[in-house]
Amino acid sequence: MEIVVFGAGSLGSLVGGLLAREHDVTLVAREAHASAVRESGLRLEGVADRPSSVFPAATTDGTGLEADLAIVTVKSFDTPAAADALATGSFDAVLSLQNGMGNEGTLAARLEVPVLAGTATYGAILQAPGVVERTGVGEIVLGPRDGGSSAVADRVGEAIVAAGLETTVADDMPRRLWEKLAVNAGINAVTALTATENGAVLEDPANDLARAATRETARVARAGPVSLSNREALAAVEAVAEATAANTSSMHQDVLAERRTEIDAINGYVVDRALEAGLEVPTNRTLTALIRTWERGRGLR
Ligand SMILES: NC(=O)C1=CN([C@@H]2O[C@H](COP(=O)(O)OP(=O)(O)OC[C@H]3O[C@@H](n4cnc5c(N)ncnc54)[C@H](OP(=O)(O)O)[C@@H]3O)[C@@H](O)[C@H]2O)C=CC1
Ligand SMILES: CC(C)(CO)C(=O)C(=O)O
Repeated sequence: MEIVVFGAGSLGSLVGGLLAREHDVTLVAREAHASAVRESGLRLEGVADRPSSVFPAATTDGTGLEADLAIVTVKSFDTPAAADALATGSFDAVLSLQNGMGNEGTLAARLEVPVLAGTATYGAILQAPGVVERTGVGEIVLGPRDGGSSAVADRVGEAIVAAGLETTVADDMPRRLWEKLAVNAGINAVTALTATENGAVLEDPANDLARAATRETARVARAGPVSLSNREALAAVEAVAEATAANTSSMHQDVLAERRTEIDAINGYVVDRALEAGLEVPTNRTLTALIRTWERGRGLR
């Protein structure tokens, strides 16, 4: 397959590097990273069987590209611009592997090809231009964004499996996206605001806060068509916090690097949907307000 990875930072470079075992991969990346990849290839650290790959690395704004598949790995606030750029190209399918909610809808509103929803539980950090480190082995789950099955999802799943990545093609992506949202709503802002690693949410007082944000998220999910019990959402947060106890969450990393966060697509999304459903979500509202205040104070929004 010809695959474009749009937004090759940490996750996109890792996934692109792994997919290049089997497919023709083009990275759409910022100039410093793209030129390092063009000159010396992409070095994958923490991946013993695939230390480096050399790619075409587009440094344009990603317009006018053609491929079988485009994988979107920009931060959620960059999704509208990514969708506009992808709309000028030609693809058979587009797959989002981003965190947060609303990305697939934004892509589908601007693109005429099937948009697949996806989640990735890999850990990745772009250490330097041309060098990405895998910090956690995970899996990709993907499927039609409204649930059910499709030949396109099966084809994309097979292509990713062929490159050796653990992949599940799922027929319940709406529920899986809400479960991942509950995990991010419970862990990310709490760890970013308290400068702790993910394992901190397993113990009080952070545990109380994380559980409250998670329960609120599950309640909002249930106000829509998704069946996600409090118990299931809490179990998912606990399992991820245990498995990634030593990890710095992506929002904590953003705060450390003084970068804009994905709060709007995580806790902020829960607040917006709760408002529509007439529900109170005080913990998510507070976490959202605190992170947005931090961003505003640094001129990031
Ligand atoms: N890193 C991880 O381990 C995981 C990340 N995720 C999710 O994946 C998504 C990406 O995360 P992550 O990889 O960490 O983020 P990064 O910021 O490292 O990567 C995104 C990259 O896309 C670049 N970009 C944005 N717009 C364009 C454009 N128009 N043209 C070229 N490049 C562009 C950004 O550049 P710039 O910064 O200069 O704008 C950045 O380098 C997020 O939703 C995250 O939550 C999910 C699971 C694991
Ligand atoms: C699963 C988790 C919490 C892992 O750190 C994550 O997705 C993130 O940090 O954004």
